[in-house]
Amino acid sequence: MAESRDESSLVDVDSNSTVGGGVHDVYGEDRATEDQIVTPWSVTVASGCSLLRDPSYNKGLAFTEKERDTHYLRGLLPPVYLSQELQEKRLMINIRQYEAPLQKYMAMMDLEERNERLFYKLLVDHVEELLPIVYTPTVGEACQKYGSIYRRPQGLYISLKEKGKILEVLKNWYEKNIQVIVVTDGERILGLGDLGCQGMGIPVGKLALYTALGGVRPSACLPVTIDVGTNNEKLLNDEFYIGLRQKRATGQEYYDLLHEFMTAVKQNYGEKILVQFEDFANHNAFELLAKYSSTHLVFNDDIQGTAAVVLAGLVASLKVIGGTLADHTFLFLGAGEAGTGIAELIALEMTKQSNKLLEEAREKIWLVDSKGLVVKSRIESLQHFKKPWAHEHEPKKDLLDAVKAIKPTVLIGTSGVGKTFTKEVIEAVSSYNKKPIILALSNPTSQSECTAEEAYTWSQGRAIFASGSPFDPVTLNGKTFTPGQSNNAYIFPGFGLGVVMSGAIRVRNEMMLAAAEALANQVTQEHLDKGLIYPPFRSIRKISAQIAAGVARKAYELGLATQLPRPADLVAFAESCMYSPVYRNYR
Ligand SMILES: O=C([O-])CC(=O)C(=O)O
Ligand SMILES: [Mg+2]
Repeated sequence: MAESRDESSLVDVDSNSTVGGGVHDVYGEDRATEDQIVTPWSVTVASGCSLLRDPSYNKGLAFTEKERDTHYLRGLLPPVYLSQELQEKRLMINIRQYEAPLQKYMAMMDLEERNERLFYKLLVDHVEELLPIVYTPTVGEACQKYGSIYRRPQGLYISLKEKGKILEVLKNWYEKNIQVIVVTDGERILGLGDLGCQGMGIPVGKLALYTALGGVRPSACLPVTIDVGTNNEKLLNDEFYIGLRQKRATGQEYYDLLHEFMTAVKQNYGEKILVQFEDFANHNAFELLAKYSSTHLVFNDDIQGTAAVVLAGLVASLKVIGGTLADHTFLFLGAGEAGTGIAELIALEMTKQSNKLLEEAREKIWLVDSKGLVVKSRIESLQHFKKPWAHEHEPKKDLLDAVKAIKPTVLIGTSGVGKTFTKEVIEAVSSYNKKPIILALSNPTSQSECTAEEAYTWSQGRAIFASGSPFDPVTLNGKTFTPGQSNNAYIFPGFGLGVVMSGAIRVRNEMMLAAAEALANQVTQEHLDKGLIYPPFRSIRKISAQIAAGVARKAYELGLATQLPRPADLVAFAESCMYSPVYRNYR
């Protein structure tokens, strides 16, 4: 089939595949003949019980008298009318009564399943309180226990059993107009390692943020988990594990399944579907990104999203400590996706600011991995993504030795291993820096390289500190320090909105730089005076609109945007595109 189509040929996964789509045949239905399988789907007006059970339309006790008449709800609800505001107040009281974060998580997930708009109303209005529940750190614990707390699928599960049928699986999903997919294979969930199929919590959480923080409609978001097995023995022996009970498929088998998925996605949803790769292991993440970035609208959040948020924080902190990026020396603990991704974006921005060559810019950036400082003499045995960072230097066996030798002004932890910024390490960076920048980015909180309290205490209150997972403010000798949260949650929701609203067909690093610059521009002197290098999440929807506008502007400049003509005021356009969780009135 599709014998003579070009690169955008969408159906070459398997030449025996029985389903296909013509040029404009988004759902493959025109091509379907008698022996081909299609999903019969229909549109009906929800009423009565089915309306109450439909989370996208249910309003609980907020149905008006008129709606109760016209939608056959009489008697199905108690007589009272409760406004959305009162419902919100009641639910926040309930959620605050749970002590364990996981209970709060489950209460939130139940709410999402019952009443989607109310779920998003809570999340939007109480973002700082609820982000640590639906996102890191609690989502990490939820993934670890996902089998035990499992209630409903929440996203699409594509396992090796679905090989050869992935297009049909996509058609099984109940929403048709998908704009954003977040996909994981569960192999490196936060810093928690291989959680197999239970990684589903991550795409679900990320997409909840696309809606709450970035305003992408919930019906346009599709969480996907690819299950090729797990090497996590504990899960394999867990009677409640929800995934395939086998070791991970690798090599050709793995890449074939991923290729079938990527092909089916484009076939089913077209060119403008945004695919966010999330929490893949290093050994697949770089390869998948390189392979699909020329044919699909894709980015890797752990490589590129994290890079943009860190770059934004660094650009903002330069306003406090002075100098340009090129005046600083960067040392990373962790040379995987986040470490090398951030390093590359910093180097790119340096070349933009200072006419340096990329090679020269890279010389200011050093990485430490599990074998010590990444240096030239190790080049033969280094994975390819580390090679650009192997500079001339004598070997150093660990982080402390590397800090003493390199004397970084900026120390960044991206190794996924907790407690690695020890007292000695932080004292060492603080010994020659007036204001060391210390970023402990690994998630969840248990994997953070150090706590906020440790960073402030061991640097005698001089560190500019931010972390991947949130920490409470710390009071030291009567002075209160508020740590920032350097998490890609600042970037991907607004980035996604910008891509979707401009109809961009590819992601370029320049668009990531634009996102980082837009975020950095939202940091005011007032924030910096408080030691914050990011604006508070409280204003995230405004920030996301700015990021979206910056990303869209760049997409138009690069000729990658298809939403034409270009709206004159991109910020206003972004705001007008954003989903609001306020209840709608029904006819
Ligand atoms: O999910 C988060 O909080 C940030 C992230 O991408 C990761 O740690 O893998
Ligand atoms: Mg991630």
